[in-house]
Amino acid sequence: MSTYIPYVTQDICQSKGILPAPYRNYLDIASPTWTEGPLPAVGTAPVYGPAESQATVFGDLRPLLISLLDGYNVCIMAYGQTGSGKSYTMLGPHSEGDSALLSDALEDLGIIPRAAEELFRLISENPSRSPKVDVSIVEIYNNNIFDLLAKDSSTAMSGSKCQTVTTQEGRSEVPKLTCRAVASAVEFVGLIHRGIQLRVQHPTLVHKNSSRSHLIVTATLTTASSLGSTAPQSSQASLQKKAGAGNRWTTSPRASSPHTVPVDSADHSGQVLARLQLVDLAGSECAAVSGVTGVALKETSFINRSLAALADVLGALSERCDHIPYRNSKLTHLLQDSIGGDAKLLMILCVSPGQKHVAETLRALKFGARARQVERRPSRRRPPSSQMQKPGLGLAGSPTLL
Ligand SMILES: Nc1ncnc2c1ncn2[C@@H]1O[C@H](COP(=O)(O)OP(=O)(O)OP(=O)(O)O)[C@@H](O)[C@H]1O
Repeated sequence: MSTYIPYVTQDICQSKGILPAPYRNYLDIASPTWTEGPLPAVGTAPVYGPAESQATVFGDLRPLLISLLDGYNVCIMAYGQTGSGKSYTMLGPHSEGDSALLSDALEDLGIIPRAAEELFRLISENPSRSPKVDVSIVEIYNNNIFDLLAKDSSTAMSGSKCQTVTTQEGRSEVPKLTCRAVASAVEFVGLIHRGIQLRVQHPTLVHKNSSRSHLIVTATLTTASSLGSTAPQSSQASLQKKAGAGNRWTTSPRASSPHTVPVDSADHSGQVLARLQLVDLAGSECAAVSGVTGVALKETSFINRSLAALADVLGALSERCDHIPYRNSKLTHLLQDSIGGDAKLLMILCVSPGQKHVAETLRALKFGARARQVERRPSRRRPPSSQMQKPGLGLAGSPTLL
């Protein structure tokens, strides 16, 4: 697993005497101590400072999108304390007029919209392969899963509640989850805009736009010939035209809904090539610092418990325990296949600049160290044309982390 540590500032590190020159460097996450050195090696991870652009961060993880099209499951997850920049890293900044929307500024776009664009760019490079892309968006709020695409955002306060089940083959699935076929990055991002408007936010003393839920965006790539209910492939060009391909990131969910066709995941009869999961976790939080009470305090308790469950799962995986406690939380149950299955998993640690956040920063680094100890083995390759899997079946895979 590669672990990125964005937004560590000089003041925090120099005050701890742990930041060498040059400023951008690599962190030995197992210690954790800072080491000077030109290249990341085993046990080290790239670190990004506050001045680093979103494009640079995405540039480093772009190869994962190539892996996706080569048939690997991929999961990219942002972890860190509240207000440390997880949503900024994964989605981009909030829109100034409406904190539930993303800013339109292209240079600030986060990993999710950039991944959508890169995915369709790579697909367009190889039309003979051209998989269909189905997107689902869920949030886990107070240990309940909500389908954020199940209802129209104008009529629903929140998406509809779902359950995770473990299939006979041992994979986790959310039955009847709404999946929407998208034929372009514009459509993909349009769905994200629509879904995140339903995501629960509450102001806290630490962060006025604090996300109170875990957001999980899943893109399932399926062989083109297998999905009878998705938009016909020949319509892709016209759909892109209608959605405004020249104005890629400015699609507003309020302007027009994306040209997508709903697909019930249970109806998939084709072959899944690979799955991309993009996860913006809710922030770990000390209730005394964030000043939460009432409903927000209850949310904090659920958030911290689910993050503790995630740490427990990573601990059990790293110690090769017989029992991995995936079912202790909806978060770990839902992400079971990505955390302990055959996915390439990239964990991004976000830490807040400033001396007062040192304790939380060190806690986040310890979490990263634990994740790092999970045994890594080469991912099992699934050639797109020969060894495809049925949805929900999967190949028997040993835990494989990047
Ligand atoms: N690298 C950055 N450059 C500029 N602004 C940033 C950066 N990182 C974070 N921010 C800003 O800091 C604020 C908090 O960031 P963000 O909403 O991403 O935090 P978070 O970790 O997702 O918090 P929470 O867990 O409470 O939802 C936002 O206004 C965001 O735009």
